[in-house]
Amino acid sequence: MENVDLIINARWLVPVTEDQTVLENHAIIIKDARILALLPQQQAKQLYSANATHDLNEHCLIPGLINNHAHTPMSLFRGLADDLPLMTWLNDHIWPAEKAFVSDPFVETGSALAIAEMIRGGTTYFNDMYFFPEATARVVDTSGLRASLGIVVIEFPTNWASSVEEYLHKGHQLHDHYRHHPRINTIYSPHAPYTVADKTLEQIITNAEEMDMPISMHIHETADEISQSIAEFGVRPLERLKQIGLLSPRLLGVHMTQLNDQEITWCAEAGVHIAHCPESNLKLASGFCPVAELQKNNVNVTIGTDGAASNNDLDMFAEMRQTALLAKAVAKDAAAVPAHNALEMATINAARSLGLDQEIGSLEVGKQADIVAVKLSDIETQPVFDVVSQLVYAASRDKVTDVWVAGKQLLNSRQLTTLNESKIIQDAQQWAIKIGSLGQ
Ligand SMILES: CSC[C@H]1O[C@@H](n2cnc3c(O)ncnc32)[C@H](O)[C@@H]1O
Ligand SMILES: [Zn+2]
Repeated sequence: MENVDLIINARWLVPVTEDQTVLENHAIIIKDARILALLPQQQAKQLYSANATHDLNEHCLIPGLINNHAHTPMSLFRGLADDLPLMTWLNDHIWPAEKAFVSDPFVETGSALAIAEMIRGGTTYFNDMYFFPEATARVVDTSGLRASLGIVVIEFPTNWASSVEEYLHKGHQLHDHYRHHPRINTIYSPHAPYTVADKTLEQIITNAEEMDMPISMHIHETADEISQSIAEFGVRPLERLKQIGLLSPRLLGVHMTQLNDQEITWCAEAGVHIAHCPESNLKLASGFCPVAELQKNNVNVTIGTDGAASNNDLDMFAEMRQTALLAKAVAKDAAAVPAHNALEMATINAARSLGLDQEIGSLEVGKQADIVAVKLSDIETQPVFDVVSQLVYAASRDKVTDVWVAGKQLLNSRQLTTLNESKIIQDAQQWAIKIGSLGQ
């Protein structure tokens, strides 16, 4: 009998593989942070002994969810400026608030608040774009979560950096510092076509190719962005980015609500990935990403929350449901984005977009043990005819009971194991007093 670190017995297990299998009464065996085996519980009992065993016989196990676009420290601005369109929200509220408050301690507290929220909602990886990423990195390190942290660039001075050179220099310092970290990656994150110049984008493309890194950018978020680009450059943003050479499998285009047929073809031909942010797009009335049309053209579409100031939560269960529902309305097709597809978008598709699909994004032998347990025996999720349908259309994040990353338990019966919940709430409330007092 082989001794392993952990055995989790579960009523259902959805590995998120191409065959769309759902396993019943199986065990997942974990050793040295990875999945060693998936097999029927009876067989597992005969073959393995474990240092710890969990019996989750009312639960479904899924791969950890990947939030593929976030600004985690903005959790401290949750509810600060609601019901506004993007550019009013940014110019008149968010950028002034960032100028007044964003600092290393702000980012540390905001990241902790966001990471605690994400763990409690079954997210095990997030792709972040924000200032002072070294403060976010410290929280990622102590929390046990995984993340891609942005090497952010925006063509105006902020509290974080005052020139393109300084943004890149600080981002590269972050990259060097964490290059061997098992759970922290970096990603070039130029803000948007309307805030980053051609020359800077060309430099980022060269760097990303040399360092074999992905690039994430807000693109075609609103109709105003398109008309502004036509007025300034004579072309729509995506055509400008195509001319610069940005369209490639390295690129993760965030939002992409304004896409014509020609642009969908360009994305497909270049292998561009997309981070769809349904709730942020709805709240800012930005537009609708043509998810079903993109998928028909074999474009890889993933899901993100955006920041908590434009959402106003970091709830990947809600985003999966919105993705499935909105896609049907936009495509006028009830068969668009069925439940398993929404779950793929929040897991394996996102892993693929970041070049991490050999490591995370599904529950398969050899992959990292990033696992989420969802309780399906409560009133709200009964009866269970189709477990994946239940996860996407009926369950919510508060049904997440346990979360493991690299085999380490970060949530145990809804209790955080690596973060101090009451301190995070206290710190966030202290920041709210400061932020609120400026607004009065
Ligand atoms: C360069 S750090 C990130 C920068 O982006 C701002 N931001 C947050 N949400 C959005 C969005 O939906 N579109 C564009 N920009 C956004 C954030 O406030 C930071 O300044
Ligand atoms: Zn964003």
